[in-house]
Amino acid sequence: MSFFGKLKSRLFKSSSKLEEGLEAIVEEGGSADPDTPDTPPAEPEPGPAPDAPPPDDPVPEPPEEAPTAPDEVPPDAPDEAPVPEDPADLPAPPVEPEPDAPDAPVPSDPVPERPSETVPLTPLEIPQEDLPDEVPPPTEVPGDGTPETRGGGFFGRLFGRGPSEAPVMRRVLDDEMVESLEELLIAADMGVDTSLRVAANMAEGRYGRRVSTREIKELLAAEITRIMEPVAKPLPLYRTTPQVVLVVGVNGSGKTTTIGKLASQFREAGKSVVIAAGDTFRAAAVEQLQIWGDRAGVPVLTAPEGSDPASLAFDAMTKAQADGADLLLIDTAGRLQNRQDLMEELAKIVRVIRKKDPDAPHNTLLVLDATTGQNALQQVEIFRKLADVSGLVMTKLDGTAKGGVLVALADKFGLPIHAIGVGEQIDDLAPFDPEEFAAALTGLEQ
Ligand SMILES: Nc1nc2c(ncn2[C@@H]2O[C@H](COP(=O)(O)OP(=O)(O)OP(=O)(O)O)[C@@H](O)[C@H]2O)c(=O)[nH]1
Repeated sequence: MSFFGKLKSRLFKSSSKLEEGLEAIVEEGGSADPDTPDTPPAEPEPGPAPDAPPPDDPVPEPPEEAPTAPDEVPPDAPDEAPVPEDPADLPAPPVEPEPDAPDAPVPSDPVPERPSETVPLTPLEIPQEDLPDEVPPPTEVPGDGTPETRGGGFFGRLFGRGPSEAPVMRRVLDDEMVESLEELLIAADMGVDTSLRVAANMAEGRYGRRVSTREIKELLAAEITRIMEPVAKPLPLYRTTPQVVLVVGVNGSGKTTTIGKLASQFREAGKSVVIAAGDTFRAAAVEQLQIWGDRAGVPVLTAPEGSDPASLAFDAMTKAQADGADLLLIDTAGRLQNRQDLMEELAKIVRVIRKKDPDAPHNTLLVLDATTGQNALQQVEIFRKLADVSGLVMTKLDGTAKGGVLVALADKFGLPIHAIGVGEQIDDLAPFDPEEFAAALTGLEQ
């Protein structure tokens, strides 16, 4: 299955929540419009629509109390890290030049400045064989005369074929509808500020128009893509070796699993990797890393339980340099219970590895668990104080209705999102693609 297919099916809870909400909003105040095809939304006009409110019409006030997202508790994740399938079966990630540096020299060139290249983790493609040969017939109008709200059928729309004969539901885009959109987006964990801005942008230049569910979904997807595009950046790879990647995040956010996936994928891309199991307080975390390391053929440096993680990091740095490794991935503890201790521990790791390379760590990845919803925003704030966070990895986007938090994170912090995790298997970590994410989140087909 293509990564988009997987993303879409795994983001089911988030997308179905938004999709159903958008449909309900249009149906609530709309009516069937048999004569008008369900066309893609027109570009906003320069001025307001003829019967739109005057330009100084204020954007509707936000709801007094933001509706809170349902308190969803994710199913207990298994304790053991998943064991990847035979790594030989995995697609090798291509090495691409950094988009900003089109003239970056090829790896054999003299050592230039960094960053020089990025490694997208797994290629994201929609193979044609994933698509059916035949277009399913349009859904029939139910016997009670209720108009069908979707045009063209699932794959009809996917292939851009004409709309179905079924009348399309449309609703006049007015203040009330914008307010409903705001509430829906807030409930989808996009955060109050972002939700208000997104809803206002969706409505801009379209007040007074009759819009369909599909148009609204496309407008939302376009807004989400616009917010996410600047932060979608694969992990940069530098020519300096070993490139030291410090991985931080609260306990259980998915650090160990992410390090395992990254190590395997980098190995597949032909990079040599060393892992340091820096969470010396959790024997289970060390064991998990060892399982991933064994499978990926990557050495995992460990230290006795309770020993100093900084000294382990120093040893790992020494080994990585001696081995000529390309990457050193350092796992860290995530105990936020005592922030001062954690801050000192992270600072000491950094101090010690800088004795070996004053520029290390070259990346500090913050791993966030999507199921924590708005809590992820606080975690970014805290970890930015504890460590010099350079980028994010969002795990567990599968099985949560809180995927919208990624939009809030991008909007609020603008930190690069290097990858997303949508499962426990090795290929369930992929570079972040804003368009695919927006389509999956809003329930649009690609
Ligand atoms: N469904 C799902 N589960 C994931 C994903 N990433 C990690 N997990 C699971 O989340 C649980 C915690 O992951 P870990 O990698 O151990 O998290 P950690 O941050 O290292 O946790 P500590 O070792 O306690 O610090 C494990 O059961 C993983 O299999 C993901 O993208 N999707």
